[in-house]
Amino acid sequence: MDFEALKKYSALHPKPAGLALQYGTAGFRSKAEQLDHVVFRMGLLAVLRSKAVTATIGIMVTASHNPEEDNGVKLIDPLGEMLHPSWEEYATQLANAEEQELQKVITEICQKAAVNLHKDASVFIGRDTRPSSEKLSQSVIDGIQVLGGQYHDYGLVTTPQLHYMVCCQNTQGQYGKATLEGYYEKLSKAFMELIKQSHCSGESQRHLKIDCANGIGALKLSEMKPYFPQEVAIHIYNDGTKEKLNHLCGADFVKVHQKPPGGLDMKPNERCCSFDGDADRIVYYYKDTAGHFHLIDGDKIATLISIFLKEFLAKVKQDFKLAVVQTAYANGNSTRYLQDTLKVPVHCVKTGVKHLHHKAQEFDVGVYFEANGHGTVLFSKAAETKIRQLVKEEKDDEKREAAKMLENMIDLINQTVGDAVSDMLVIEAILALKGLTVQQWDALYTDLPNRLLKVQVADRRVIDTTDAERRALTPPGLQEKIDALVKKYKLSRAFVRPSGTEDVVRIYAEADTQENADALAHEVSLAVFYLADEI
Ligand SMILES: CC(=O)N[C@H]1[C@@H](OP(=O)(O)O)O[C@H](CO)[C@@H](O)[C@@H]1O
Ligand SMILES: [Mg+2]
Repeated sequence: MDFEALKKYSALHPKPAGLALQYGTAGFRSKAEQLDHVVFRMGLLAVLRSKAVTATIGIMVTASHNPEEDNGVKLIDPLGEMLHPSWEEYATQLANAEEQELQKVITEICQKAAVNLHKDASVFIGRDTRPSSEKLSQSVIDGIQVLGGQYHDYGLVTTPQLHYMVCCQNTQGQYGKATLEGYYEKLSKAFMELIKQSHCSGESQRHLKIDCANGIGALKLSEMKPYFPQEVAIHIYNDGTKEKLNHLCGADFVKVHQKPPGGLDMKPNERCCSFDGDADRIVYYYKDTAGHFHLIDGDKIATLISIFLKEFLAKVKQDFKLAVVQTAYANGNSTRYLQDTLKVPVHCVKTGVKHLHHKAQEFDVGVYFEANGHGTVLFSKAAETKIRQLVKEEKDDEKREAAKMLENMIDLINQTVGDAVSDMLVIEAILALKGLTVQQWDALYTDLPNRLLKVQVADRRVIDTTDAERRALTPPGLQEKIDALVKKYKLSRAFVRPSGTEDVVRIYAEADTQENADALAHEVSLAVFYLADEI
């Protein structure tokens, strides 16, 4: 390793003194001007990771749903998964190393992770539409080059597109072609195969209004449009030409505020959806004739997909194990509906896609969604192989047709990570195939009224949790207080946890009425405020 060159280049990307950041729920996130040294060093780390696993690694510059002034960076592992947790720690150490320690920290990582520096390294880079992203991705390239890695810069792509590219590359094309064209072709072909079999898509059923959060989703959807036949009537709003990224729009805004985004005029009963800033999340919604807003979040998306998969998995008669993975933020009524009505097992894990993804890998078919709309479906290798084999060899028509349906679903779903574009197509296909309107989908169950709040405390790390974040271990007395508050209301539940992406503590509450959910969330936030700051 050329430590002289490293020293020289690192000096061009200096770390602000005293700044310490952590590789959180979704990589590093901060104000863009604080991140130059971090992205340079993540370029270095991506090279080391690539050498360690002898595969292409991805690196995405984005801060997803955060304000436009923020930015962030996350690494993508060989099969398109999130970076392995053991390396998150290395990422934090490297990002926080003072200039003079850099060489030592890199050497330590190489020793601990048995990195063979003589191996080749290959890194795929992508970025979102933030004004700061282009310069930051140049700094990533500096980091990669100083350690002699090869790179391919995909430029503007959605986060899930980059995950897809990495997976394609490392499976030697088995997952698809590692180009944008390959992505569009794979998804549009599977989608068209699926909707061929739908009988009931009237003119009004085909229209979908999409709020793209003024982000990358708008660009990529426009690029994809020519791949669809004209009947697919997609209308793009908040395309980034007029307003700021994520400002009063996007999936996170709609979910948190439980109201429609700005910039999208919604007529009664029209099916609409919102992507987030890097297009890895999606939520649906509509306004009824009385003007009431109805949110269809990740839980209801998981439910719709599960209904569909359960039906077709039963038809192929293979005894595949289907399960749904949620987090504590899942609406209580979604969990009840899935378990009690649909009879699908549900598992609860910690917040963050990596935890959901990991759990979902345990099943033949694992559906995972965060309530905020980030999720996908994973098929085990064995299940996928069997389904493809049935399509080719099964003599029984009904079974073979069902297998074909599942095979197209497998190809339409981005199994590497939640993907707003792919999820949207999955949902549109299911609605068309089942002849469901957005209202019928919404009516599967009624969400319990809920409220998500955040409070700022001196140090959010004083809150430690257990039981998939549903109970607080510290500060002392907090859980007892929450238990007492929860008892005051019907059908109630509340929990708190430190955010992994913002300097806040998140509070979630649900109860029988909106007033009660609001009151409970407010009371719990006061308890957090007093008890956390007393330490
Ligand atoms: C309540 C909530 O929506 N939390 C989000 C948010 O994480 P926090 O750790 O809560 O800040 O951002 C994550 C990354 O996008 C996402 O995975 C997660 O679901
Ligand atoms: Mg996102």
